[in-house]
Amino acid sequence: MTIRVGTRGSKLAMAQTGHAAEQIERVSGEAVKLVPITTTGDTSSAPVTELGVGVFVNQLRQALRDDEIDVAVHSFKDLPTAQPDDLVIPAVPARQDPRDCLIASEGRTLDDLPPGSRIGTGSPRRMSQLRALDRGWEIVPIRGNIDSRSARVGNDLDAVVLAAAGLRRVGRESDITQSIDPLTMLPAPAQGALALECRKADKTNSAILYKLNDRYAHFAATAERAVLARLEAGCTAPVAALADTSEADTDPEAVDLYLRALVAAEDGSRIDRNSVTATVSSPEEAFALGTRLADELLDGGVADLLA
Ligand SMILES: NCc1[nH]cc(CCC(=O)O)c1CC(=O)O
Repeated sequence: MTIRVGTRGSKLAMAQTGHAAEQIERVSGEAVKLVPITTTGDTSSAPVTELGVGVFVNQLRQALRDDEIDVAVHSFKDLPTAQPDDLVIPAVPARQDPRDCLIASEGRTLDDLPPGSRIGTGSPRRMSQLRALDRGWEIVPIRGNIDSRSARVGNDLDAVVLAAAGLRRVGRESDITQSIDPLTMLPAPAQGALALECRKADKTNSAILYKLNDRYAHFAATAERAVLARLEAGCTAPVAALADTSEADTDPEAVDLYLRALVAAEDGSRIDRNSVTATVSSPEEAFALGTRLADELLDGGVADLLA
């Protein structure tokens, strides 16, 4: 049996899928083959907010359904919150650094950037948190792959904000001039986590993938994405969530979660924040925690910000 692992053609996707494929090979003892799949998200240069939710995902999922591949490797933060009935995610492997980071010219950090600095990002979540700092920066909408974004630093931009995990996966970690504290910029739900997906009916590969599941990453990403699901917001919404995890001393199977979330006005004029802690022993409990936090945010009136 050869396990066919589908990947988008971008450098980031190839890098993270290659790494996941090695792990699948290790735990399964089977041969693994990478199958490149081109998605609309890769071939179009339109903003993600126009292309719509799930653009990077649908073609990979179709390839699973058409039996062209056995496993799809996704950046978990790019997945819509509704899981299709015919597909499962048996594994969320150990998470990379979930933080956003800055790549700035001359090694600068956010503190060093004067008013008028041009900072590039395509994410409404990042834009609104940058604007909320009220430092007089010009926030410039950008798209494209990691290399083309970071190449603009020192040219038409003073800095860009990107996910640390993506930079590390493509080997550009050394470009980072600041890992931004989540107090300053809270990351996207499930940022830095991968989701390994297969057909639900495929019990063999489900069992293989499950060996790569990391309980901490799984519970954290589940809680964070539950916030998004409850708010009925997509991956481009100005919603951020991050769960810190630690082993619970009561029960070796349980995980202590400290879950923070925020919803921002796109112009940065308002950010509603909330947090909650709990000990959870199952994905269902992690999901319930995220739902509860979202409900508290809704009680505080965040629906105005999501309209
Ligand atoms: N939206 C694109 C995307 N999807 C996943 C990552 C980075 C890797 C990750 O968060 O797992 C990125 C790039 C970025 O946000 O900088």
